[in-house]
Formats: sequence, structure tokens, C-alpha cells
Amino acid sequence: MKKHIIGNWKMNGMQSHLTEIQKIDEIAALFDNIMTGLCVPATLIYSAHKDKKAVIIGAQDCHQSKEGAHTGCLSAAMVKEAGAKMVILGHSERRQDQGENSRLVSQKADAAIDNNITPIICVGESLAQRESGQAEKIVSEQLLASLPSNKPQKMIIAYEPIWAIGTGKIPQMEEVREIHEVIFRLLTQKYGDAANDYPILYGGSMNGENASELLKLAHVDGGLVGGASLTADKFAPILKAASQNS
Ligand SMILES: O=C(CO)COP(=O)(O)O
Repeated sequence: MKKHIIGNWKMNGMQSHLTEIQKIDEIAALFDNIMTGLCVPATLIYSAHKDKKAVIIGAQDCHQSKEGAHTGCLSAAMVKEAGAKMVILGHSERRQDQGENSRLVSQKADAAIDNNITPIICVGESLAQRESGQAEKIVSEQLLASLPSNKPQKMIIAYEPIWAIGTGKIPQMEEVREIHEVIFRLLTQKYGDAANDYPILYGGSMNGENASELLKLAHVDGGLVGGASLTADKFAPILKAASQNS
């Protein structure tokens, strides 16, 4: 499977940053043995996706319903029409800020799949859960409850330990390997051989220095990158590491 490196711009990015996306696209085109994506704020999806050579543009959320009285929300069909090919769902920041639970994430995944958008389903434990030895249990429960109703043709899973996001801290390599193996095992139990087609990404303080070591681990099929995806200068070394480990 191709390594997948997907940037999550979170609530960052104005029209003035489209030039940076252009630069990222130029660099992504140099590494054609990997998949490069950028999930940008909804306001940038349309302009960001136009005339891109290599980078695939995604959204950061979608509503679970097709349409209707949901002020301020965007349906999967809307982000698709704007140019999104994938959508991040159940990021820990949304689970926390917007109180999203795994059942809702599963419904959103259904909506994404109905509209031919690849869901990127995020799971991950808190520091307290990690320290009390519950990481595997929490991630397994979250994962199983967040999956779509039917076997999807395309789906991406992102393991993001909450305490590693934006902190500069990452788990021990063995800890990452263990959780990715658990995720792969659960997907295999549920979907059989199709599990081989679902990339499992690591997210949380991935950068040019640690990417190579992380991407060498079994079942680490790529990364979901926050801060280090905001500029071409910081993102490029991660793309290079992915390309070399593909
Ligand atoms: O939350 C993340 C990606 O979704 C990770 O963010 P950082 O790479 O900034 O830690």
C-alpha cells in the first residue's frame, strides 16, 4: 500500500495561504509513490483543490444528514461539490469541543461513504487513559463504535493519542506499533482481507525528524500531520521520509 501523508490544517488558513498549498502540491508531485493529502478549512476547499497536480484536498468534518435545518453545518455532498475527496471525522478536538461521540462519527462516516468521500476516522486515548493502561481498550471501543454501517470500499483510520497532539511528545515506537496492530487485527476480524486496503495513519507531533522511524513500523501506513503540514518547508521532509519508506 502507498504511504498516505495527510495534513490537517485545523482552523488555520486564509486565501493568502493558497500559495503555500501550491508549493506543497509542487513538492507532492515529486513523490509519486505516496499519496499526499491536505484537509483544509471548508472556506478553502474549492480554491485549494483547483488545478492541483498531486495533492488531494479533503474536509475536516461533515454533517450526518443529507440536508435540512442544521444552521452552520455542511453536508457530505456540499464538501464533495466544493472539491473534497476525503473528510476527517471524529478528531479528538471535535470529540472534545463539539462533544461528538463515536455513534455520531459512525453516522457521519455513512454520510461520507454515500457521497463517495473517503472517511478518515480518528481514534486515540487521553494521557490518563494511557497511564492507567487502558489505551488499547479505549482505542478498540472507539474504533468499533465509529466505523460505518457497511463494509466501505475506501476508509482511512488515524490513531492519534490525544496527549501527543500539538505537544511535541510522541509515544514509544513499541506503543505505536502495538496500537496499530490492534487496529489492524480488529479491522481484519470485521472485514477480512479488505482490511489490507484501509490505511492506518499515526497522528500527533509527527515531524521531519521522527517521521521515518514511525513510518517504518508495521501497519503504520502514513501520518495525519497537524502543525508540520502548514508550510511546505516543514511538510516536505515528512513526504520525503514517506517516499523513502514506501
Ligand atoms: O491532530 C493532529 C492531526 O490531526 C496532529 O497535530 P500535530 O501534528 O500538530 O500534533
